[in-house]
Amino acid sequence: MASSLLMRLSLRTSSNQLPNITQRTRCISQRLPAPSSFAPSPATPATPPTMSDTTIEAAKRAAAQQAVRDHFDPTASNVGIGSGTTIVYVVEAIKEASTNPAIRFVPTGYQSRQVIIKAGLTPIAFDSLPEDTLLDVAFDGADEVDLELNCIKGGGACLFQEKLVAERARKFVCVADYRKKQDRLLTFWPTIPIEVAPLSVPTVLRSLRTLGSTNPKLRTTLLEKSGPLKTDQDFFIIDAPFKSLLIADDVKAGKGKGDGSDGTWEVNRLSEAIKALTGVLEVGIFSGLNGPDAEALRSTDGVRTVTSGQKPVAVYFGMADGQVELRTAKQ
Ligand SMILES: O=C[C@H](O)[C@H](O)[C@H](O)COP(=O)(O)O
Repeated sequence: MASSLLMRLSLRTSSNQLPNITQRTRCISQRLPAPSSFAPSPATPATPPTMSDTTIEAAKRAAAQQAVRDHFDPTASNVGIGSGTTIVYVVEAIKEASTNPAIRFVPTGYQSRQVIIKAGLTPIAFDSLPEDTLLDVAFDGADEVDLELNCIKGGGACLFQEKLVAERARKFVCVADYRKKQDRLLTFWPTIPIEVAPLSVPTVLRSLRTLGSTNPKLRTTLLEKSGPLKTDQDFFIIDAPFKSLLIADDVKAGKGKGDGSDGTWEVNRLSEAIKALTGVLEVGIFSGLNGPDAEALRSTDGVRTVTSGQKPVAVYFGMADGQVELRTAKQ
């Protein structure tokens, strides 16, 4: 439904504004160390990034500032705030742009709530929102984004609450650095994160192998004695590698069936297949409708739901050269 429109926005971030990168937080950093990020999948050889952490942090900040300039309305009522390291720059930019204490910020987990509080903004729990209320906008990071704006999320073990919040927003805006900008999912980011009930781990692992995942693994902590990593829901995360995923246009062009039967998976089909496994709470693929698509369905077809789309309307990529590139959904 959506494709990409690429714009280059000239924006430079001064390196003397960079944060102390040793203080970066990930979704789970308060409790557990992050998984190894950006290890290329053996099945999908890729060139690892050679840029420094400083360049990456500058890219995240530049993208966050542009995204907030374009999509944060200081008169908004409710704004969703995602998890990870990039969202810290989004909150920083919102704080600079907003003096309105009436705005309520909906976090997507423990780390997200801490970021909101530390910025002096007002958090409100997702389940305290009045049931017919949509968020004006939700901002979040991503681990990888394809040409149709499908995303992989959950690299920091946050995905369930992130999906709840994205689906509750009129529009979901994604912010990421250049490493996440790919044509297809699972090009550089190696696995699909999946949140599962602890009891179901062996069954889900077996089912994922049946679906074609080469070596799905339960995510552990660096401290072996601490056991598997636990999410904000006290569930576990399985990281499942698959071959690079097809987009809908690939299936239309005959590049594969996309239903797994010929070894190819299209993003939405794989997401549905994984979500259907008993024991899976949520899958870290954000695909399908975006907010405006869902709103159009509501108004034209009378679909009665406050659930919106889970795909972003726009993704801001901070590039290594200091510019920001934008991919937007096709109108
Ligand atoms: O689990 C974590 C979330 O999905 C993050 O939004 C995602 O991993 C991107 O995180 P970061 O901004 O740290 O790269």
